[in-house]
Amino acid sequence: MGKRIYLGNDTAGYELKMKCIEYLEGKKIPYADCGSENDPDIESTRYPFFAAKVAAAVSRGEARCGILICGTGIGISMMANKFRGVRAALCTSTYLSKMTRMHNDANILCMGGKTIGEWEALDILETFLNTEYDGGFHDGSLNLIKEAEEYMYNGKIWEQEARKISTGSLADAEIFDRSLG
Ligand SMILES: O=C(CO)[C@H](O)[C@H](O)[C@H](O)COP(=O)(O)O
Repeated sequence: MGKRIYLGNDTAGYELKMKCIEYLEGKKIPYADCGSENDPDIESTRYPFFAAKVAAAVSRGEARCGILICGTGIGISMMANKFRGVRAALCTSTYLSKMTRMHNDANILCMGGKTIGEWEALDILETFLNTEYDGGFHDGSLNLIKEAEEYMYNGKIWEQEARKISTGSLADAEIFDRSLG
């Protein structure tokens, strides 16, 4: 079985996350759901917890890629981009989705559950999954980002912190392993 796609969401992203899961199941694409359930009896859940789970899996090379959804897609992308090696892109159109794969080799797609409709979101997702990175000139830009990361995170120290975040106090959600493989 190939690597799975990891999904995460807060309360505001729950419905769109479920549409993405329907899409993945329809295509028999394996996935792991690390997102929030939608329990009307509990307070809104906090997006950084779920961003951390997905981003840590992507950062460790365990995931094919990630999909993160909050109300706007903004907060959840901010958190994901704190993780080493993560290139999370908030996309509101198929053009952005295509470009961020071709030029940025984005490895997490972020969307807003309250800002785009279901059909547009699924087009964005399909484009993200089916567009290859162009390489070439863009490698130079990605290497600059990587250099900055190495400087900021100081290698191993950050690895350990990321692991603590994803498996420790922030890990308040079960990973629902619904792999189809
Ligand atoms: O969009 C978000 C962060 O950028 C989050 O999903 C917000 O916390 C969310 O929109 C809050 O909305 P709620 O209706 O209060 O859950």
